[in-house]
Amino acid sequence: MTFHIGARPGEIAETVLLPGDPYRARWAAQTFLKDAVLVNEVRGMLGYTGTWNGHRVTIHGSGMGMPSLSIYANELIRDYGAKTLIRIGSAGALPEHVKVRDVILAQTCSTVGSPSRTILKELNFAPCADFHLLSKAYAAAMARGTPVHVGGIYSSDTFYDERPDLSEQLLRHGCLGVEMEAAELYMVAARHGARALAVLTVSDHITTGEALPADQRERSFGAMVEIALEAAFA
Ligand SMILES: O=P(O)(O)O[C@H]1O[C@H](CO)[C@@H](O)[C@H]1O
Ligand SMILES: O=c1cc[nH]c(=O)[nH]1
Repeated sequence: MTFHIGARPGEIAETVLLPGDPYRARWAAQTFLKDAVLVNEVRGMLGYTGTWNGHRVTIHGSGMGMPSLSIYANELIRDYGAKTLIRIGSAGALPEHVKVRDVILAQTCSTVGSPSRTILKELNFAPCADFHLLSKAYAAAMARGTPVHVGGIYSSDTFYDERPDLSEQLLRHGCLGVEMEAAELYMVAARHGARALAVLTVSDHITTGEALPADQRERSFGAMVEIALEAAFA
């Protein structure tokens, strides 16, 4: 047990999928894993371990925002030995060619700040995805025929952003979408020698204003879960 995870030693798999929403963790575990068992519910942050195609997998909520994800990623890697961590999250799209329900594979993540900035100080470290996971996820998405985009995203500290100028600059620089956790996941994983990737489904469009309702954000993002699982074990 750790401060925030009640699982016993051995109950967390080496491969962990991390949705922000603990109910998405429950839905994904019940939908995609065999023999899924609840291994954590401290603070309502649900985590399940089961198998997918014979491989042990944990699906565990990360909460919203980089400080929350940082807690879970640190404990999963350092205390439970997680080696492959794949965020399965929702994101807002920026360019018009990226559509609602498309999948974004985050090759790099820009930030204004993150918990890891306190360690990196003046260094503008460039958080990037594990290349093997990224290339396998891309191949899995192409094989399924899922519309997929690979490139830079922005990991924000604010959902209710009041900086339209920032969105303009991100768009100008080819940024595909906005979410709130991937950069810190990449930095924590890099620090501890683990592999990380963020597979994101576009839940809303920052430029056009289109948006999916909450129940669909919780339960309808199956393609990204399967892409993440296929990438993890390819
Ligand atoms: O759907 P999840 O994985 O939580 O991801 C996105 O949704 C939340 C904001 O609504 C933030 O956590 C953001 O990163
Ligand atoms: O962080 C997020 C997630 C989904 N949509 C957004 O606009 N921002």
